Amino acid sequence: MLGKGTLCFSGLFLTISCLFVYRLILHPLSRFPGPKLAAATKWYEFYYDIVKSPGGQFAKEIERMHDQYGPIVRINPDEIHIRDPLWFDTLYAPNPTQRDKYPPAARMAGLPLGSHGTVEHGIHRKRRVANAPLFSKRAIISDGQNLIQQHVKELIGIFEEHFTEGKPIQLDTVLLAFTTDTLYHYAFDRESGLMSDPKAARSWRNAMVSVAAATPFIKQFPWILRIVRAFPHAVLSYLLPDVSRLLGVHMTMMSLVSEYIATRDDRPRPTEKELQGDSNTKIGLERPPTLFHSIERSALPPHEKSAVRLQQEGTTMLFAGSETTARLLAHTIFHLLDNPDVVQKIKDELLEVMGDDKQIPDLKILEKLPWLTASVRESLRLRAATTSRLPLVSKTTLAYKGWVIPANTPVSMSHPDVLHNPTIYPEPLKFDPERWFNPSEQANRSFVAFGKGTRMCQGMDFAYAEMYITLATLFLRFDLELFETYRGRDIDYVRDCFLAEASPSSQGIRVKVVSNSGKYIN
Ligand code: HEM
Repeated sequence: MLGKGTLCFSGLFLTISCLFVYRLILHPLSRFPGPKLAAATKWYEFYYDIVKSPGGQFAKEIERMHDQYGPIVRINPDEIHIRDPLWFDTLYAPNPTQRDKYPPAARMAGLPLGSHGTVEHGIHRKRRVANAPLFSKRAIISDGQNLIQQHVKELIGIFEEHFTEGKPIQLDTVLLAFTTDTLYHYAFDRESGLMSDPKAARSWRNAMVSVAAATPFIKQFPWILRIVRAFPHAVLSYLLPDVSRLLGVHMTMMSLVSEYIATRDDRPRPTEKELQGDSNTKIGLERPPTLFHSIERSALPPHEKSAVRLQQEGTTMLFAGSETTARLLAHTIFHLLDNPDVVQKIKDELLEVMGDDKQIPDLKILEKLPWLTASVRESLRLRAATTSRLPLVSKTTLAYKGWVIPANTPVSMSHPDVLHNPTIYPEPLKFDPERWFNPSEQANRSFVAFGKGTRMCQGMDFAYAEMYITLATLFLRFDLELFETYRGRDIDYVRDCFLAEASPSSQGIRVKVVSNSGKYIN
């Protein structure tokens, strides 16, 4: 007689064997190239992202798969990945092409009600439209740049303080405090006060490091966030400090929403004409004071304006818009200091447009400066900030070369495959701003640092404004040098935690102020 244990084990063995046979032989993706083990089980991905040191290694394993199997690969039982820059515009096509986000990818940040976490194409469009008035170029030119300058002045104060004390500046922390303060002010009309509180700034930085560390894990088990939310905060911070810090950010945003709801002005809703931004009506032109007002004034139905929806959109914005730009700024400063001739060219072109004026020029002028523009663009290309593949789902079949990808299959591509393609960008890992002086049409089309299509970055113009104004001011005002910062250890991408992460042994990006001109912005 067989024991119960043996029966259970045999049953399990049979079920798993049937599943493997289905996935490898009968599944609609069974003919696509790729490793059999990856096609059979998602534990393959788990191994590379969680077990293999230093974590977040599946993105690199996908590269290896392409080297072996070609441009189209089945990377797990359900998903196809394509490495071909010429196909990027097909997958990440603009509206009206309909693309849903693959639900496991959408759930990754635990914010399914925020625009970035929205699965369905139609709902995503409406949520984006509701946020748009805050992030329009016009709003950034009229309000954003003054506000950014205001916070850059504070940043100058921090640089001066470090100069006086002869201490290196930890750019990762200081610039994150700067981008968070600025975004808080712009999107929520509140002070987060991180730049004036170094301890709080370090703690926020640690929260971001924790979020990055937790990301590969949450990517594998997105349901974990729902379960841990039920834990008391004290228990959670003891058991899972990284996840607890992440949920702490969600809670802080909920307090902002509660404050907003308690004090909001319950004026009648604007008319349809006003909502559509008619040029003769005020509401369409006015920048809403906060993201919450922007959503409230939109044509979204009432359930889309609930407290939890506002909280999730607000948290999405905070995550999407603070660490990304801070990191980009820090990386650009690194590459510029590593190439002092480019710094000199940026200073020369700035001084030329300024003449006798002692103020940093308007954003519209900065955006026309060739060396500053090329350096920002080159840094964005080289950094390829989003290293995770970005899976979308098409409701109709997709064709790639001779392959027909069945409808509803998650298909992904990865930004570094495009931004570091050696045919489009020769010597792709070299910081070479000059490549943007006379770029090929393909080089321009393949500049996907902010994504493309319907899911493209919504804060791109805000990020550009922060980068232009900050870099111009810092390099005119100060002479800087790198402090114990090395490309291999502190800059290059080693782990994929949605964003590119450097080696765990990195000490961060640090600089010292060598001299302070005391000029330009007082
Ligand atoms: C240099 C800085 C930045 C880079 C490189 C960057 C890059 C990106 C990329 C690649 C995506 C697409 C991600 C995906 O498809 O999953 C994205 C989405 C997004 N970004 Fe950014 N971003 C930056 C700064 C910002 C800023 C400053 C904000 C807000 C103020 C912002 C807000 C967003 C939002 C809301 C989304 C989601 C868009 C959607 O799904 O509709 N980003 N960003």
